[in-house]
Amino acid sequence: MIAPIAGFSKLSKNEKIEWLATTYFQDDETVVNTLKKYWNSDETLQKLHDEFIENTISNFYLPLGIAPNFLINDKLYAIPMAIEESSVVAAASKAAKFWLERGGFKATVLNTEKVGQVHFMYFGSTEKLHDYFNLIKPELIAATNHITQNMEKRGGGITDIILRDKTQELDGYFQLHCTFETVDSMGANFINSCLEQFAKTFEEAAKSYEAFSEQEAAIQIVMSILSNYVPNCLVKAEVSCPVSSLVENEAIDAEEFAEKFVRAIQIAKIEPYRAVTHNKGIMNGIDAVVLATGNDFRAIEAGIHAYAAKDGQYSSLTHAEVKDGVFRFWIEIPLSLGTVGGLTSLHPLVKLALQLLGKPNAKELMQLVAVAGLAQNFAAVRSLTTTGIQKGHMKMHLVNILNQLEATDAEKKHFIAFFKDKTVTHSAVVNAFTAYKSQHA
Ligand SMILES: CC(C)(COP(=O)([O-])OP(=O)([O-])OC[C@H]1O[C@@H](n2cnc3c(N)ncnc32)[C@H](O)[C@@H]1OP(=O)([O-])[O-])[C@@H](O)C(=O)NCCC(=O)NCCSC(=O)C[C@@](C)(O)CC(=O)[O-]
Ligand SMILES: NC(=O)C1=CN([C@@H]2O[C@H](COP(=O)(O)OP(=O)(O)OC[C@H]3O[C@@H](n4cnc5c(N)ncnc54)[C@H](O)[C@@H]3O)[C@@H](O)[C@H]2O)C=CC1
Repeated sequence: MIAPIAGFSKLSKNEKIEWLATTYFQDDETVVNTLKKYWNSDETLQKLHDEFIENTISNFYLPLGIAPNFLINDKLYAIPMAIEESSVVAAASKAAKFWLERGGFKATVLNTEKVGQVHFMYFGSTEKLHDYFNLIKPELIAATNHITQNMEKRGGGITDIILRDKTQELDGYFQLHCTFETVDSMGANFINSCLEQFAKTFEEAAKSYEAFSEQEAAIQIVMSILSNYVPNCLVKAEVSCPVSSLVENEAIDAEEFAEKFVRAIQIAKIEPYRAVTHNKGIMNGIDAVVLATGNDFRAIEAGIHAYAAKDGQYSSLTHAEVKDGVFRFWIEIPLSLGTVGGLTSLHPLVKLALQLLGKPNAKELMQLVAVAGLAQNFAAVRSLTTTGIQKGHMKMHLVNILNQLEATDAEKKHFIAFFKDKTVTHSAVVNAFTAYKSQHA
């Protein structure tokens, strides 16, 4: 049986790898070689990456792809996407090219409010708590001056604090529900610092508030943390065109296609099994840009999925309609993004990605990310409602299957040509490849 290890974090990188190789891999040399193969030959760069997280032993590559031809608010972008799944970048590129010829994407930031909460327990008169809160509120804000002064100079800071009574849901539970403007940063650390200061002031001052009984004065702070649910940090992106120009070839009837497309969105609105996959397709685009621009995709994922369920049932993030002969397709999502802070000025590829996008501010990045999600969804739903998804997806995935079969470059070329007019499935590729190999043995 494998024994636990004490002090793993204190070992050097080489010692960590050695322990791993001897403990879990019977000293297999290839394990050490594989891990080291992914180290960067530039030691300074490697050290930078090592220090992003803890117990680093190697780097985990994701491909960085480019989806060109995105016309957004009349400006042309090439969008960087970091993702492991085949066909996503191709689909985004195809959708970008399609809408480029139809006026492009329009995107608008609706609002930028961030949220944080101090969760606390209080047992006593609710009226007295409200009086205490109203009295202490200016002091709560004043006590964070040292944290907020620079943010205020940028036009941000604390926008409000309200007291929320949650005792109907949990006995004794109240919140300081706080809102912030964090300008070009995602703001997690700024918000958390403010919240911890609020909590300290709120708890301390209660001890000497004369109207409180001894029990009431003993406010218990449970925790202080930002919320990744930001329903008032919203961006909208949309496309539209006459139904008649919605198809590229005459084999498909434009009106029929538009109707079927809208129907597909309606299904995703009312059927959660479909909505989850529908939104997964949207996140293909969103996560890839969020990652490439050094943002926190876990925060974005959590916030967006909560928004998708805001009306009580998990539903589509995109909407579509045909009205007066015009097809309209749009998305509205919460996005708390930063173009400063976090990894944005540290990771060389993130810096490059932001440079490629023209050094956007946070609002501009919100627009680009929302468009990537909308474009991705357009491509997927168009495929689903016309050819089916497998045709395009498997066309892109063919190389992965051939790589699994250890095909040579010449063999890959042969099979890409061979499958040009055939349906790609895993078994079809395996069968064709095996037959080819036995013929050429
Ligand atoms: C895959 C395509 C684009 C093929 O589409 P196609 O019509 O075979 O492509 P094409 O060869 O005619 O090329 C047209 C354009 O597509 C792009 N394109 C085409 N090929 C490439 C490539 N190799 N590399 C880069 N870009 C490519 C590119 O923009 C190209 O223009 P060009 O560059 O030649 O001027 C199309 O079938 C498609 O959009 N399919 C949708 C694929 C998709 O959504 N994939 C996501 C993964 S599946 C999933 O996770 C989500 C899902 C589907 O379940 C969500 C849901 O259910 O809603
Ligand atoms: N629940 C969550 O989502 C949590 C996320 N995080 C992590 O926190 C990081 C993001 O936090 P941040 O506070 O954004 O980053 P950060 O801690 O790097 O701070 C960014 C700072 O940049 C400064 N700044 C300079 N120019 C600015 C401008 N134009 N606008 C705004 N600020 C400007 C401000 O002082 C701001 O506080 C991410 O790495 C995220 O993964 C951390 C804790 C919890």
